[in-house]
Amino acid sequence: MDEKDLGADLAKVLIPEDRLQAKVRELAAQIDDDYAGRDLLLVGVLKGAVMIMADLARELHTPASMDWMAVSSYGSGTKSSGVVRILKDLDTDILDRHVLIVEDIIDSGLTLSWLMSNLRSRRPASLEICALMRKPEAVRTEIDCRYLGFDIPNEFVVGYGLDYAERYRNLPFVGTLAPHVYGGASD
Ligand SMILES: O=P(O)(O)OC[C@H]1O[C@H](OP(=O)(O)OP(=O)(O)O)[C@H](O)[C@@H]1O
Ligand code: HPA
Repeated sequence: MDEKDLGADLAKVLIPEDRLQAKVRELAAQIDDDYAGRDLLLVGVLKGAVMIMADLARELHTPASMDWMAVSSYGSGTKSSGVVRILKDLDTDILDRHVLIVEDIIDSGLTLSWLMSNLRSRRPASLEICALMRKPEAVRTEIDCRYLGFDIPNEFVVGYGLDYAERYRNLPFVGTLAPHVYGGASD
């Protein structure tokens, strides 16, 4: 699916496909430098992180295992419900493992803040975050994101894994929606 197929749904392309892919290569190179010789476990947060996880994992030279967690803090709209629930837990015991959480976006920071304390309590050897995007709200939270792709404006974004009501995840770029699609609310 590309920009022209979206018709009136899309307000603009925020991060085009070539910039996304270049950034993923950059992040993978940093991760390779830092994790050389270590046993790396990538933990993708479903479903939004599917694209970044798949592309990042393929760019890495460091051997890495992959596991997935699904948590829910959003309903079907654009606003965090404030309650985080585990929908799918890890299959892996992360005790003494080097764990890198892979996320698509840090918005309020609620999901990652909760996830960090949940995973930290399982006593991994190390625990870091790689996130493709971060919104300004999250800058005020305590989240220490070691590998960050882009700081973006406080707008609701879709594409490259991110959805609105389960749509638009398979766009190869990140864009913003036209206000009529989601009623114009920005949070
Ligand atoms: O920083 P926060 O405000 O907590 O928001 C970020 C989280 O929200 C989205 O997930 P969502 O709960 O929409 O699930 P999804 O990945 O399945 O779309 C996104 O993928 C992050 O996991
Ligand atoms: O801007 C966003 N877009 C899609 N999903 C999200 N989850 C948190 N923020 C966003």
